[in-house]
Amino acid sequence: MTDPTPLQNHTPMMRQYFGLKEQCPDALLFYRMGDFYELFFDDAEKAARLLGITLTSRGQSAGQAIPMAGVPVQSVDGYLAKLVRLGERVAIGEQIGDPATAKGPVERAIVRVITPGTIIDGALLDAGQEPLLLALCPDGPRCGLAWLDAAGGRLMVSEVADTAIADAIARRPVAEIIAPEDTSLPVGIDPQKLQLLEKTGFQTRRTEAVLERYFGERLASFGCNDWPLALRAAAALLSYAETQLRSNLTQIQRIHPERTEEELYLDATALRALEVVESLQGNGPTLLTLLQKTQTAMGARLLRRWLLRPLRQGPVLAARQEVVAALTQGGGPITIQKALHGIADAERILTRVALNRASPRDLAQLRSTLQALPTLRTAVEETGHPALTVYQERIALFAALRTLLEESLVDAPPMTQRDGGYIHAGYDAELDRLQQLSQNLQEVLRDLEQQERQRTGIAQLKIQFNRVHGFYIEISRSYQGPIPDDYRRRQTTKNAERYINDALKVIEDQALSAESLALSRERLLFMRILEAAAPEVPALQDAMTAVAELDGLSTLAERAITLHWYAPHFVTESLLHVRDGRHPVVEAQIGSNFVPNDLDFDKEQRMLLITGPNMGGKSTYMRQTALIVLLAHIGSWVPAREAIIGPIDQIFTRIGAADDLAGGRSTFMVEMSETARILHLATAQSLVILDEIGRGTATYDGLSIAWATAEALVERGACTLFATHYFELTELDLPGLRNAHLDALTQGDQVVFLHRVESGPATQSYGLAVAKLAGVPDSVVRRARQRLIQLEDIAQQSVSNTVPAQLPLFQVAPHPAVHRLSQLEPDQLSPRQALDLLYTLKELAQ
Ligand SMILES: Nc1ncnc2c1ncn2[C@@H]1O[C@H](COP(=O)(O)OP(=O)(O)OP(=O)(O)O)[C@@H](O)[C@H]1O
Repeated sequence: MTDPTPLQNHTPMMRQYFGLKEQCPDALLFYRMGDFYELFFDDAEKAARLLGITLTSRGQSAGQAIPMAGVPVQSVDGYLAKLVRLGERVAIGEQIGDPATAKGPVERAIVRVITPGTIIDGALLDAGQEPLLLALCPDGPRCGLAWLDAAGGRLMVSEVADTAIADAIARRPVAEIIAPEDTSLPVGIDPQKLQLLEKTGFQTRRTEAVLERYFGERLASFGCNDWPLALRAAAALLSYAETQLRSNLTQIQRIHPERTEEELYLDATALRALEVVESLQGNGPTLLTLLQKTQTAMGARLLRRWLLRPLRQGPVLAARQEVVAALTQGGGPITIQKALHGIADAERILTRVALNRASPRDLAQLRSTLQALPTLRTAVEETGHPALTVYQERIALFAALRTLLEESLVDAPPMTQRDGGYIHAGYDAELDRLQQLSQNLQEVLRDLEQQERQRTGIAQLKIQFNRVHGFYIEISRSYQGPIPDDYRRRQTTKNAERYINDALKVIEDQALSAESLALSRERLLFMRILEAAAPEVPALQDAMTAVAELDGLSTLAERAITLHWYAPHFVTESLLHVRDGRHPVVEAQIGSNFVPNDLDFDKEQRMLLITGPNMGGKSTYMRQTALIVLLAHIGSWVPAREAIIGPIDQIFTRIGAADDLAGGRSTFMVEMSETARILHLATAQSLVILDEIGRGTATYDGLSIAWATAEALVERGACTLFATHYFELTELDLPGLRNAHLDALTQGDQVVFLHRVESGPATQSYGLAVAKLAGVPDSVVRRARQRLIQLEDIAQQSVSNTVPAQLPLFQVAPHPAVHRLSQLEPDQLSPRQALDLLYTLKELAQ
């Protein structure tokens, strides 16, 4: 705040406001006033700036005008969504008292605080995203981590070395982080996301009580008792989320431990470089967009989670593979995918049911989900495949709840409970009676109008009502006669006088109270439906997990069929064989022009040193290998006619150059830190992709670093794909290293890329041809060619003048004029072409 004036000088309402504001000093307080949420003082100024709403002022309190900005209650969701996206926290201060009976301001309370990591409202969440709340519990060299997907009802934990915290944070879409007060975040993590909390919330005594309350005896069965720090983080996370949501998190039923030894680990750098879920260009295609043919939002998010956390060989992966294989047979995925239509984002709806925050529309969507389940179960049954039997069992039908929802709710209920109209006629006799009363009103009014006309003899008399002025008897000014004694004036308009009498007042009271009684009756019935649904939530959550899996797996089967992918084979020997491998995303862009390539790593052969022209396809080839391996490890089929894959523990990449100016690291520094990380962490079971390392510094430095890195990795035995423009490296003679190159042809001045991986090193560099292709002006390319020849001469001389060179740095292609001569076919040339060529040769020789 904002306002140093002593509290007693303020109006009672402002005093109430300050009381609420004190409870949430770092959130924007939305203070409910009738049909608006108002913000005051600094909050008003900030909201006006962030939301583009008008900043006004409200009367005076303590002799000062109060800055104020407001948003209508009806459209609050859009504003909240925007603020939360900007990383703001918003406290909702609702009227909880009855304005009719309140002395002074109506009682208000903060009913919840919406923070970026604790959103559960459908309107504020993007269906495809999962904003997570992360808690860190560091202790010496270890750190416990817990992630909460509040809307999806999932809690995951892990425990890592303190050096791995940054990576653990960066691998997931974390919206908000909490940690004990003296924690400092690793470099590169946005400090705006961090909330530092009192240490006591992370201490064992406090955290044990929370875990006991949530899970009791079941805690031991989750398999994370050996991770005390992770459990402390989980408990701190639950307490924090409870405070924000002002509710127990009944949607959280268990803790999922995430062990790195079970997953094929891709660090944040690899996920980014391989464009798994995000494109380097912002909204370009990714592996996820290629796979995104799921039918439900739950399936879409699950597929994304699978991609972010692929699994090593093991029973879970084998089970997924078996289902995908089963679904690729017969009508397979199409029947399942059709049956998934009509299934809503029930996972999130169930969270709102558990927290008593579901809307009438939420329940209608739950109803259509339950209605779709029998068809889905039949579709699964009809596949007749034993691998799918388990899904028949997991998809329970919840017949009683379905009937309740069918009987109680109208077909298309409104978004909110505010104006009623969501309970089905015939479901509750009392509600029907009350609704009848207010609906019959027109008839009752017509009868009364008739009676009054007869009784008073005033033919122009009309009885009407509107929301503002209530019920009235209107007599036009054209009537000049006497007004009955029992008529009391209510309002004067231009053309008429409006009255009320006792008979009409009775009807008005009955109508208004019938309407409000009907509204409360509807609310009560709705609450009872929610109460009936709540105990089913855990079982419904399990069923929805099964539905999401079926969606994910049938999508993988559909993709396998449509994109002509094949089942990979896992083996226990240390090898990686790929026949006719393709890059799925590049292929989706260029179609059948894509040239498939093979790859062979085995016990003896562990490194492939790849040379070839720029644009030749080196990066594509290396990335496709990583993507094939990744796809295989989520249970998918792969874009390769054959893929035989031994155990792989991690995929590392060092691709391209990107500055990290915000983190204070230059391109070369980023490149070297990534290389250092690989050299520290890669094992004999890792797949390593190195694209041109050492290029960001002086030639000799870079070359030596690349050289030493290659040697170290060969020694380590990691399967390494190493692309380089340093031809000198092709002379490395190490056991396990093989040279390969991407093929290209020159036709005249033009270079044609064949995109085929061939054995042996490249024999030629095409840099100038590619520069020309890219539109570098001819004059500059010509000049570059002259310069190149001079440099090559100098290098050649220095080579012959010195000791036999270990690094024949510039001893490469023949002189361009000689090269050109060696290629020409004199018999094929017309006299005109021969003359042109002579001029070209002369130019090259200069
Ligand atoms: N196997 C292939 N079949 C067809 N087109 C391909 C193939 N591989 C690559 N390409 C095309 O060539 C373009 C360049 O490929 P890529 O980036 O892999 O080349 P590069 O050799 O790594 O180049 P640089 O050395 O400049 O980084 C791709 O964008 C793609 O359009």
